Amino acid sequence: MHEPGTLSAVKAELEAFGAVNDPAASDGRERMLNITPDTGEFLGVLVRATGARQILEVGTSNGYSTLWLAEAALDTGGRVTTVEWATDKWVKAGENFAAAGVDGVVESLHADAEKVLERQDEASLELIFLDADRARYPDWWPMLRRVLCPGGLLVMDNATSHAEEVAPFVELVQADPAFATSLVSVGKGEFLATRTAQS
Ligand SMILES: C[S@@+](CC[C@H](N)C(=O)[O-])C[C@H]1O[C@@H](n2cnc3c(N)ncnc32)[C@H](O)[C@@H]1O
Repeated sequence: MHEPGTLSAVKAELEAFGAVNDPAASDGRERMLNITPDTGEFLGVLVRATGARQILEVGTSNGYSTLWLAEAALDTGGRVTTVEWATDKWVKAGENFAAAGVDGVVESLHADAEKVLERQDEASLELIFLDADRARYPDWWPMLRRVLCPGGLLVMDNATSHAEEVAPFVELVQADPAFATSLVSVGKGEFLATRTAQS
């Protein structure tokens, strides 16, 4: 059962953990690399404003961003599927979803995101949050565009923090006539793309 105070407390706990853990981690894989809290608020507004119910997150880490998406999905009557391939992070995320009381609206997959995208039905997703292996985004674009429904929204994190790295992907999406895009200066930079046509 979801209690708003509990969810907020788990979010605050993960923010505090990330602030201490990430700068001290010697191995990059030990970092949680969570979105910023204002990005979480922004995602929450996007989910609620679009009424998104079928939501996919690529890159769970310990589930911090998922909590923001799940909180909003509770308001839209939606569900969040989130994908993480690192076992330790996937386990931790599952514990955090249970502690926050959102495990009923979150499907947490332990998998390579590419496999999940491959088997996802065409035009079945209303919102996708992309926060994983940036080098693979261009290869994933045909699958991402296939699974987004008309009017669906793609949100990519790190658009300004790693602008050079994501440039090939951003250029691909911007060149696609079926999508309208925008770069938003919140957190590490959010690149938004919405499907305007069925092409
Ligand atoms: C930036 S972190 C995600 C942070 C999370 N969205 C948050 O804000 O709390 C990226 C995560 O994506 C995972 N990842 C990277 N490539 C992946 C792939 N191909 N499939 C599944 N997970 C992947 C990494 O293990 C890492 O935990």
